[in-house]
Amino acid sequence: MEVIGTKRAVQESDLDKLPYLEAVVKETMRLHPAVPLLLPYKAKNDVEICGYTIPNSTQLLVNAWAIARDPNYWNHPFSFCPERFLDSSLDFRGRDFEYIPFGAGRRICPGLPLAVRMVHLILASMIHSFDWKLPHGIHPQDLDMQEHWKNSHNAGFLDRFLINQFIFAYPSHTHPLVAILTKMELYIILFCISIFFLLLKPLFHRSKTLNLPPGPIGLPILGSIHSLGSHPNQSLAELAKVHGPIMTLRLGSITTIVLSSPEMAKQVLQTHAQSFSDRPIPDAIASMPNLETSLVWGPSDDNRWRKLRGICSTQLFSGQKLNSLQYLRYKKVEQLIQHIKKHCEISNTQVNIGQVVFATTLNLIFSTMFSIDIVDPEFSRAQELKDLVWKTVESAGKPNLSDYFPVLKRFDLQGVRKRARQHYDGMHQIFDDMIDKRMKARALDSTTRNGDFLDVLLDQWEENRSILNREAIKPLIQNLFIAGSETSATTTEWAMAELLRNPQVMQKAKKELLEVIGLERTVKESDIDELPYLQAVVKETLRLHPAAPLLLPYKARNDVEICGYTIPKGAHALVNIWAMNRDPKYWNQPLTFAPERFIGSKIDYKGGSFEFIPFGAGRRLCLGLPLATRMVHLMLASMILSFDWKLPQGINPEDLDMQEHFGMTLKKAVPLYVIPVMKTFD
Ligand code: HEM
Repeated sequence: MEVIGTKRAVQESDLDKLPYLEAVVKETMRLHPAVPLLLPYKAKNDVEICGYTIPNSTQLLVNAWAIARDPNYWNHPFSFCPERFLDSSLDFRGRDFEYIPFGAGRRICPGLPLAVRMVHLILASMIHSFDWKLPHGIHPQDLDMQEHWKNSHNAGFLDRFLINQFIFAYPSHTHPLVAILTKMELYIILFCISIFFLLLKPLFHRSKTLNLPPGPIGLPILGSIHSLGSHPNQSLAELAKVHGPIMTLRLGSITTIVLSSPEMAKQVLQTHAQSFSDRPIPDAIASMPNLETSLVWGPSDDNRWRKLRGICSTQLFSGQKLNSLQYLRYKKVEQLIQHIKKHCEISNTQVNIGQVVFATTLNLIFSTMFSIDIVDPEFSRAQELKDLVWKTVESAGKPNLSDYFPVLKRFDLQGVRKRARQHYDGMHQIFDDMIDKRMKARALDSTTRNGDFLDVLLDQWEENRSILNREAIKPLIQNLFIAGSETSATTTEWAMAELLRNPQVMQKAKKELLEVIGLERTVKESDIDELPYLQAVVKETLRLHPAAPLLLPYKARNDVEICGYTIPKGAHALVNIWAMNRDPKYWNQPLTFAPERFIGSKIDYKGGSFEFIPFGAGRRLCLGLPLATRMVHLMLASMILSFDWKLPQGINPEDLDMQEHFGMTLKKAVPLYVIPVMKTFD
């Protein structure tokens, strides 16, 4: 505070005037060297050291960690005492061998000057900008200072920094970046980012001159990435309380506008829909073959994209088409119920709802697509397809440096694009097989059709070869699998969790189902219209647990004026529907699960009421909405009607863990395990 004050941000030129901060960093690197054994060396020839012979090719490890805690060289070595570095000439530049956190000699870390600057700058900015406190109930002396050993290096200062900054969607114990990158690579990434940041400075300068919506200042280089935390939907909602319903965040080198009210959402999705109808393409998606024909990511001004979207809404997701294929979905839901019944036979066996429901949605989409039984022994690649869909969903949900710093894209530093490409190729191979088989069958008998989605697409291909061909059909099918499976499964799992947490709601839903359907027959999609309470349960689930809490990102096609602010061309826009759905301005007791609020209300999820848009709105409204709502209602109604459900022993409804996991969809962090009980008949 004495050196910088409160009026401006920390600058690199301040660092020389902050000797205590420098001592803090030095002391941190002494006790917690990022690379505790340095990087291994290998002897080039036999070497004599202290009378011993180290043979050629021996691996040598230098335990910098042990040296830095050795009482022969350090007073009170386990105390964190920055003062020891004040007025001391001891430095980490490789001259003082009792302190070599960056190594020494020929292989000393080449990024040392940059790393030191960055660590100082970031630490100073964080201390300067905020007061920090520990979570409730944790005292400073209780702070867990255990180290975590990974990939031959400890998770040290920089590592933890990177974990917290970039990998906001994963708990540290499953940290994907750590699993992929060595510490040295992390340094190199930071180095690259900084170089590119310098190259990009002129671009930032332009955004400064624009009249952007307000927002947090952010850290040098990283911007506000650190503010996102592990639950960006929640963190952005908190930030919106400070900065307002339209705010700017710099995420790496990307200017991001976050909209957090129905009025602002309308501006982007309706008023300026023309400017906001494209999406930025995440790097994990960029390796998808024939990306330009993708329904989800393709450019909306492309004639082919428009025609494809038209074909899908009128021919695939029309009421008539969906009705004609509903018998296939009944078969799949019946399989789900039979599967759960097997659990009932072994009393008190728990069912992982998310897992069985994910498998069922894939089955439902699969049979709607190919009218083939995914568990058909002939379709031996079912498990392979499930795995590929799952891996793609997972990898698309992982934060990727390249998305924050597009200049890094070409390097694919985390290997995300390469891995994603393998998944896409695997899926396309399966779809190729399906298309080949179907084309052979059609060649043998040109009149008979299965009437499924694949037939519709092949018919379109025959009729209009300029719009659709084999290469465009594959990404389309793949889009539908990826966009439809996890979203629908997650929604059904949340709905079950809410029903179990609110037994009175479960009772009401069950009562309605018994009255309308009874126990003599199974649920049909045509019953849904007669089940207003069940519909309200699904709506309330989508309100509190929207599968896509920030919708899918949009990208400004040109400079756009919104409420007197200028959103620059290329800026990304996120609509935080999670925040809107929990805003007391629009919802009474917003955190309470109360389906009753939708009974007799005109609010619907079809994109007309901007306070409730779990499927988006406007030009890019979810294409699969008609299928999604049929699937979710059908699975949920069938599960409620066929079984009584109870929580595992010792878990009370109100204790059910409802924490979220932010990834490609907003999942339950702790999977829902429940015990199905066969209904008893009086
Ligand atoms: C409960 C289930 C579902 C939810 C909550 C959901 C939600 C969404 C959301 C929020 C969007 C983005 C809208 C926007 O950015 O404005 C979207 C897009 C999309 N969804 Fe869904 N979805 C679900 C199920 C499905 C299903 C079953 C399919 C197809 C089988 C599907 C296909 C698509 C496609 C193709 C898009 C991209 C539309 C475009 O960019 O033009 N979705 N969905």
